[in-house]
Amino acid sequence: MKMSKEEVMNLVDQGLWLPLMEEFYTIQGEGYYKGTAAYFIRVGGCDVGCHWCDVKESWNANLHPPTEISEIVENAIKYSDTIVITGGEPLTWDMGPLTEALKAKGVKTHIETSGAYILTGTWDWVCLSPKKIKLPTKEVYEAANELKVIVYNKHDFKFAEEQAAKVNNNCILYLQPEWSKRNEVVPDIVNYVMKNPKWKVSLQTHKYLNIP
Ligand SMILES: C[S@@+](CC[C@H](N)C(=O)[O-])C[C@H]1O[C@@H](n2cnc3c(N)ncnc32)[C@H](O)[C@@H]1O
Ligand SMILES: Nc1nc2[nH]cc(C(=O)O)c2c(=O)[nH]1
Ligand code: SF4
Ligand SMILES: [Mg+2]
Repeated sequence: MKMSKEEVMNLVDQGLWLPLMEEFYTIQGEGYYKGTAAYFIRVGGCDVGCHWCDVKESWNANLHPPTEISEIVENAIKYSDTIVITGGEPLTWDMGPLTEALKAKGVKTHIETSGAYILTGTWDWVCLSPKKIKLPTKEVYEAANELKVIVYNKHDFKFAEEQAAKVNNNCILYLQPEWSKRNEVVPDIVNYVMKNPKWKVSLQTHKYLNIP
């Protein structure tokens, strides 16, 4: 029996179905788990609007088919015991049902988030990549395992310090070059990290490896 548009929208609102843009088994390219095999689930929908976003096709949730979470989970666990939920902005949606279903299967749940919305879901690892145009909520600063600030220009070092002051004490601090500006900003990041060794460098290593 085919569901009406309203019925599907209602299930998406509850996090029981999610707009699924793509999913792929790859190597985590960034941050603390870089180099580790993981299955990525890219959920559609984001209204943060970073001008340099490398997945703008994810923004419009209506372009990505609403998919039942049990289907997403059954497929994902075939590939890996580490599942990375990214987007788009995953916290656009209620991540509770998806992560509970993944945890019930005994796999690890990681999130890539701007933290711009209320934190939902059960997470083994939270990567917070804050954005000036829509700052993270308090709960995400407290839950973040790693802070990954994107450096597009020299002002971003000041933003990075402001964000580091807001995360919990155990949070690991990364500076990651914005991809199109990498040649300009990498020397500044290298100098900054040597002067301020509480920070580490994160690169988008999957782009160098030519993998998704
Ligand atoms: C596409 S976002 C999706 C998850 C979430 N919306 C967020 O921003 O964290 C995944 C990661 O890629 C980073 N990112 C996006 N575009 C980038 C770019 N052009 N250069 C470097 N990192 C980028 C984001 O900051 C985030 O850490
Ligand atoms: N290999 C790989 N690693 C990643 N780490 C974060 C990504 C993302 O887009 O969220 C990403 C991605 O798109 N590919
Ligand atoms: S928050 Fe993430 S998905 Fe949204 S525009 Fe920014 S980088 Fe792209
Ligand atoms: Mg990416």
